[in-house]
Amino acid sequence: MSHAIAVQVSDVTKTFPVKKGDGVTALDEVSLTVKAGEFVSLIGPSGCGKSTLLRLIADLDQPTSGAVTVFGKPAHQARLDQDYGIAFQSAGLLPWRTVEANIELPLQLHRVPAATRRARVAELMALVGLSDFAANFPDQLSGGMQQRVAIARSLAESPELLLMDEPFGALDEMTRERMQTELVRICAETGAAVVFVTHSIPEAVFLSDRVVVMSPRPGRIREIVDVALGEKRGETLREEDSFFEGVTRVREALHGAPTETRPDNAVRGVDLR
Ligand SMILES: Nc1ncnc2c1ncn2[C@@H]1O[C@H](COP(=O)(O)OP(=O)(O)OP(=O)(O)O)[C@@H](O)[C@H]1O
Repeated sequence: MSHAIAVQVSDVTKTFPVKKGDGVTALDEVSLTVKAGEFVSLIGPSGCGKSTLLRLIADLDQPTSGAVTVFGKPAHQARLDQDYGIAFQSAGLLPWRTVEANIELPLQLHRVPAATRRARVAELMALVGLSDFAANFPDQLSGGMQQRVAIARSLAESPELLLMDEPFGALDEMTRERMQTELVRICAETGAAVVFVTHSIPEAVFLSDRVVVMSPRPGRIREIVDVALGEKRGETLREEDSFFEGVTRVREALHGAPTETRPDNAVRGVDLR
């Protein structure tokens, strides 16, 4: 499955019917290409179509017009072939299964032999730093740990694509930053492409190669900001000038106009959420 393009969204329009009128245009002729191994975030005000776009890529809903392909296949086929892992905001773990058994679930469903399963689950628990919690149940874990279980589960079948809708939205700021750093590490290790929905500018800048800035009514791509802080992504990146420059560029793209000239370090005063 070594296709150079992970996701291709071509001229996609999505309208939802409403009782009166022409319907809501959640997405209006949106086109986007995500390369294999690339980290792309979707950001924009509420209602601009971020989740709709992600759901169309995951084949959880279908475009009104236009096409979505995943690794060169129609989205529907990619879903049948389980070509990607999904992690959405609420961790979605099964409360009656242990950490280990939750991570193991997709492998069980696909009848992976028990020995292979055990080895893979051990590897995944180490990857997300939960080896000591294998036998715990989700309600015995913190929110951040539950989120890590969900991420481990989404990685179980080594997908070359991860679709994530605000996976860290419910976490406190410290846990969130730690999870971001871990996700960067996991992506570097697995080479997975990611499409990541977020409301947080710094989160998008920290994680992404490119940040897709969307605008609502109708949902469109306003601008794509190349961030590509690449190798620098690590604990100290959040204190570096290149990070603040990225934050400023995404803010300007979101607000549609350049912010007024100000001393270089004044940008540190931006709302970092
Ligand atoms: N199933 C649906 N039926 C009707 N309208 C919908 C449906 N899903 C989404 N919409 C509408 O489509 C538009 C885009 O919604 P979407 O959830 O994709 O936005 P979003 O950018 O993810 O928003 P948020 O940041 O608030 O999560 C909104 O106007 C929303 O009301």
